[in-house]
Amino acid sequence: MASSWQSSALWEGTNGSVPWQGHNPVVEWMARQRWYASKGVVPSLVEIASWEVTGDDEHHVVTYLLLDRASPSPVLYHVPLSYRREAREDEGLIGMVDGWWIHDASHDRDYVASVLALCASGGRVVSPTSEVTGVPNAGGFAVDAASGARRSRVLRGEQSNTSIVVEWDHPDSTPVVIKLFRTLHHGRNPDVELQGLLSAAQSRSVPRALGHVRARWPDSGRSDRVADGDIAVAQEFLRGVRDGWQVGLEFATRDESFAANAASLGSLTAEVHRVLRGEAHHRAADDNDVERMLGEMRRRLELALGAVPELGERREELSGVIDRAHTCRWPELQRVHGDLHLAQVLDAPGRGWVMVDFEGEPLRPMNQRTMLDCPLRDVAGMMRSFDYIAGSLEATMSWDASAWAAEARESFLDAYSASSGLDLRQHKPLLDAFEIDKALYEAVYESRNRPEWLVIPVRAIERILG
Ligand SMILES: Nc1ncnc2c1ncn2[C@@H]1O[C@H](COP(=O)(O)OP(=O)(O)O)[C@@H](O)[C@H]1O
Ligand SMILES: O=P(O)(O)O[C@H]1O[C@H](CO)[C@@H](O[C@H]2O[C@H](CO)[C@@H](O)[C@H](O)[C@H]2O)[C@H](O)[C@H]1O
Repeated sequence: MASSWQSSALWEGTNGSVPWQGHNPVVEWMARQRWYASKGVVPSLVEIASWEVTGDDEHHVVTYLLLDRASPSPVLYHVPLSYRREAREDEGLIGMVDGWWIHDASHDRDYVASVLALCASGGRVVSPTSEVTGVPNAGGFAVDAASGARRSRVLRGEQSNTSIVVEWDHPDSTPVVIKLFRTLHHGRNPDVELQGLLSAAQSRSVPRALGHVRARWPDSGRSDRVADGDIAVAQEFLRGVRDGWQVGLEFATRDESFAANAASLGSLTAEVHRVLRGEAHHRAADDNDVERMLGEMRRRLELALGAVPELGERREELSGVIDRAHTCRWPELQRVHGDLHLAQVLDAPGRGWVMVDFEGEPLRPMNQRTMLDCPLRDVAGMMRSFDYIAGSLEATMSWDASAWAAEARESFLDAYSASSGLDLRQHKPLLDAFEIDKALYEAVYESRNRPEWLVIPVRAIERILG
């Protein structure tokens, strides 16, 4: 929406505004972001909603919800921008339009303060196109959001979203990490929902939840023409953590056994599953559930065959692994992590392993990610991740860490079975199907995001098929 201080609309708007005709730096910047899903195309944006977060003569912060029509199925992006009269190189500078320097607002102190206040204390922001509500987490922890003494920084690294760490001057105050969901969907985001359930149950397996922000925006595809979804979440930031990928890689390159850590991760996964069974619905899998999940696996197989034609030669064998899962005994269905891998577990000093990022696989439709699921999906995710360490060492250093990975896998399976009471050895064919399914997902993911790593899941598929 073009407001009085901003004479040109940056994109096509619902109010018929004429978009900026010149070079649009925001579009180019978006196309380069890791969170931009349609790699290699120019975003074609329509503004669905916007609200002004803060503003004065020299500085405005506006959050935009932008629908990108450049991909086969449109994606709605969450894009907060700050406008300044002066450029600030260290504040996510994007470029200039119409006399205003535009920045990525995740680097903007006032923007971060407003999101933090919504998560910590609640509140509502209403605009002609949206309604935004802060929801503090009952039983979480408290921060003094009004205190101005804080620093914030955007986390670097490969992320599907954008995380901002807020630190306080007082050493006893709990630092916070705010995650801005970049791709928005109607309905609860499982990261908010599951992390909130675990945190409310006082589980030590996840960081404590502070709160979240949800929004309502126009959606012409829905019968009530309104969508309602989560746009940000905040939790305690654990200082000095190292993620399981970094730790595992170091152990593997030293050829040091990872068995004890893998056993702890098996117990952690069983514990998270146990709490989620207690806090959310669970039930026996019926024929419809099995058909639905196998149908999803077959669709993912087709997608992978399209993205990675070299897998075509193994089509029959891949289908066979999925078909065999039909006759297996399935464990009870429940809510699960959904994209469990070594970068989603953090080794926190004095606390041990904790699990983060319950959003599920970014390439999987959101309605599937919020359904009851099979706990073997998470087990298969970790199996693949130990194997990924070996695969990456093989690909980059021609180093054979297959025995290292095999020991870690066995150790994880034993500990999970012992802690959960679910004997995974009895479920081998079903676990094989989930592992193949995950490797096919990875092949699509790598072909889109890291083509140089495509070899890792492809070689793994060859190995699993024998
Ligand atoms: N509570 C936390 N404390 C410390 N670091 C965290 C915390 N949550 C996330 N991180 C770090 O941020 C990274 C990205 O977070 P994640 O939730 O996985 O984001 P995304 O959904 O964008 O992948 C994690 O791998 C971890 O290194
Ligand atoms: O962005 P997310 O963390 O939600 O997950 C996606 O990206 C992951 C890579 O960053 C990808 O994980 C794959 O690579 C990992 C090593 O970088 C490896 O540990 C995982 O086992 C492997 O699946 C994940 O699949 C994808 O959803």
